Amino acid sequence: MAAASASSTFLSSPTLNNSSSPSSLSWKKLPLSSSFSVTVSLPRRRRRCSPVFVVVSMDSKPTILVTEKLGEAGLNLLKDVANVDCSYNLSPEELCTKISLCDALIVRSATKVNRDVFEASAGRLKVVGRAGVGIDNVDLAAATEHGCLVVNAPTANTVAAAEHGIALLTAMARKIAHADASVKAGKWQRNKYVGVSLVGKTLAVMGFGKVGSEVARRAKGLGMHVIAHDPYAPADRARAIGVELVSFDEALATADFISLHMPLTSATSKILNDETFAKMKKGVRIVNVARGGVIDEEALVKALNAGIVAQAALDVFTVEPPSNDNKLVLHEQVTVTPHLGASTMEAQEGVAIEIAEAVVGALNGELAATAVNAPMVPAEVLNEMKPFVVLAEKLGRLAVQLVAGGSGVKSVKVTYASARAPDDLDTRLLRAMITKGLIEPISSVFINLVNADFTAKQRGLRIAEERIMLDGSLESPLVFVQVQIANVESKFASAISESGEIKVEGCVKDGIPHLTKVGSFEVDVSLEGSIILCSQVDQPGMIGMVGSILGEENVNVSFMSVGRIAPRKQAVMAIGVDEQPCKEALKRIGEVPAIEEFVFLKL
Ligand SMILES: NC(=O)C1=CN([C@@H]2O[C@H](COP(=O)(O)OP(=O)(O)OC[C@H]3O[C@@H](n4cnc5c(N)ncnc54)[C@H](O)[C@@H]3O)[C@@H](O)[C@H]2O)C=CC1
Ligand SMILES: O=C(O)C(=O)COP(=O)(O)O
Repeated sequence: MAAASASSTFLSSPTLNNSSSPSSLSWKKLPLSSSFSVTVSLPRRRRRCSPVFVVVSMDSKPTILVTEKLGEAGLNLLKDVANVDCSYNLSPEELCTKISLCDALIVRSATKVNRDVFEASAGRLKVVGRAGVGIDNVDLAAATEHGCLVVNAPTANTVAAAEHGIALLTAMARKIAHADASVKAGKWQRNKYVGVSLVGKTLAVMGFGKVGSEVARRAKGLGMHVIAHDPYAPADRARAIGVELVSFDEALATADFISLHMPLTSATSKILNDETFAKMKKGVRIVNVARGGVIDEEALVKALNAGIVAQAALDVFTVEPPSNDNKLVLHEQVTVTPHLGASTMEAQEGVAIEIAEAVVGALNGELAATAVNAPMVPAEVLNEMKPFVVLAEKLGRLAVQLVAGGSGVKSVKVTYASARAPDDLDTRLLRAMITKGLIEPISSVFINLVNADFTAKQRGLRIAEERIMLDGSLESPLVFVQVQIANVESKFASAISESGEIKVEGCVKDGIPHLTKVGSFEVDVSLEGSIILCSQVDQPGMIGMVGSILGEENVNVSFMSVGRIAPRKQAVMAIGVDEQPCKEALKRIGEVPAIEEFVFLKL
């Protein structure tokens, strides 16, 4: 901040007529150009903190809809904090009807959470929990647009899926399912069910992520030569378990067995098709425990019939459940299971707990570590940033309320001042909260970290960010945050800075956000409750006069501060109030002859 250059002047002692007496009275000269401030702090009544995902009011229990079977331990966690509605096998219409009464939805792979669901929720649905890995059944774009956080449970079923992959691999190679059915049908066909050996064969793992690498590890234990294709996997991780990463074409051309473990995305959809089957070794065997959609099922039928693919083992299908006449299900060389990869007792308990904790955390306003459509902010960063998150939202709220009706807010500049290196500051959280503060008071849109950037862009709101480095303590992530709105008029002219923008600035003191600047005036008022800003010619008795009016109207004052250009010149008085003053009180303040303009700002 700029260095002080003003002479020492103290304001006259304020006379207050208020229901609470001051707990501390501090006279302060602020080191800013030619501006002074006096601060009267009153006892803090309450601390309000705005979580990143404000979901449900504390007075009511949230309602969580669970549409597919979830492990008991997870359900119990949910029941501790919410009304839990377990409704399985809902039709799409039934889901849309129910969802408008729900704050969170927990699904597995069978429930299609499409745009209709988010639209039907009319903004109430705040979290979708996917009790598993694949989120291809959730419309992430629609979720983001509706400010709905999507979380998944990415780790608890990894081993189950890998074990199922190995089970299918071995069962397919030794024709276990068919042989079993044959014996049960009273036959004893030992020559018909001769299998193939795995040892020494090449297995191509397509998608070397959590499941793929566990499959690779196990296949090596079976004596297989394992290669993998994954454009994004680090080679050293593969090397560490003795797996060579190869190109897609090389994997196809050299594999005796191919096991699929990539997510279903637009890039992987039908990645095995006529063209790619043609590149495979004749007699290749395919396992799919990933998603049905990564295989062109028609093409696989053709490849099986042509003998390019000798056998396939499929846990997943493009449409689930597959139709009764699905050619793959009925094919003699195909072994099938009904999407059982994650279905072990252990995995389901683990997944249920993982997703319940993520959903409950998100409902409590915490950022989830398994957020799929929001940046993940490490817990320690979040902890440190919490008061600044509140500050950011409140500065946004204040700034937008200072804009005169009719001026469209399009251009906002945010300045973050910190003693730390600019790279140390991840501003996504703060930017989202400033956006929330700027947009929520003037619209019915609910904004959080998920949809902040999307909503700002949609409304043509441009937020430019600047980081400035100051000398100071490295202990706090920020010294101050400043929000400026350009090209608008203000309903409180004193909020316009010398350069013509509405300007508000704040910092955090003892964990509490404070407003420290309005336009060119230095003030100091804690951002709790609401604020009245008055502009007047500096003179004795002003604080007392306004304080008296508020006291008479039973409005509790929490903070008062005056910033002025110079003694007896233009001044801005900021008054923190716990209650909203009635119209009469505001009218009386406006009638104080020395007050030139005033504005009531709701935080
Ligand atoms: N059948 C079942 O019940 C289960 C199925 N799954 C499915 O298994 C798949 C893998 O799950 P995880 O290993 O947990 O996920 P992951 O995210 O840990 O691994 C996926 C890997 O695929 C890679 N990948 C992405 N695009 C690729 C491409 N074009 N070619 C090759 N690799 C590509 C990624 O780089 C990543 O390493 C997912 O589709 C998931 O939905 C997972 C659990 C149970
Ligand atoms: O986790 C995954 O991706 C799965 O496919 C598991 O699906 P499920 O939860 O068993 O319907």
